[in-house]
Amino acid sequence: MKTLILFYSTYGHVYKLAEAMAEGAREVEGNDVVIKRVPETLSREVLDKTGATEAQKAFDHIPVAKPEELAQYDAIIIGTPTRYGNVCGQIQAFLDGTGALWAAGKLVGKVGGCFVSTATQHGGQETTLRALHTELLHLGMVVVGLPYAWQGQMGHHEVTGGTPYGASTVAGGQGERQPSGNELEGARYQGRHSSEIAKKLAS
Ligand SMILES: Cc1cc2nc3c(=O)[nH]c(=O)nc-3n(C[C@H](O)[C@H](O)[C@H](O)COP(=O)(O)O)c2cc1C
Repeated sequence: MKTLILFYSTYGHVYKLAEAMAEGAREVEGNDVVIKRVPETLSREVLDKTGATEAQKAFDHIPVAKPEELAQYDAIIIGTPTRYGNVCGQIQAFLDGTGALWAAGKLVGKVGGCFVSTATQHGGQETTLRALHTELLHLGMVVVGLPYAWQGQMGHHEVTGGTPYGASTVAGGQGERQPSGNELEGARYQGRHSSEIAKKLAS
């Protein structure tokens, strides 16, 4: 069985969650876990001006996915930074390329899920995740989130991401905050949990 962790990241926060998600997925015996990113759509000029060119060097070794390859996986977990409370354009452009897969029902019955980064605590984590769930459902996927069985989302003694809809991190207004231990643990839990369910569905 195979799990794909697919992400877009400008400054590395979503990438860090993606690596933790993959770590959790690898804990499932017999799971072949692949991390890929979606193509960048911003111009080099914009990337240079915003500091993204430098930041993206940390994960430019990760291969870029093509929409048609999604059919190979049993579980697909997608990471996006929030853009105005919604899915980023890079992930949306990639998903806009899945029409042929949709038409042929190629993703029907596969496990789907998502995770997110926002700058601010209430900047749209849940709206972004729920928006992405809608797309996964249109593709016929079985949506799996981050259940409260992962107790790390129950506490309020520290600023933390982690929602029942998917793992998350709060990056800070200038991207100065990195994913915390708790947030990474949530991502690992989701990666493992989603892959366990995919394994059961595949058997
Ligand atoms: C055009 C744009 C819109 C954004 N909209 C939001 C937003 O609605 N809420 C929020 O908290 N952060 C917002 N952000 C901040 C990003 O979500 C933040 O930079 C990202 O989560 C960092 O993840 P990354 O390091 O993986 O790129 C926005 C950033 C950009 C560039």
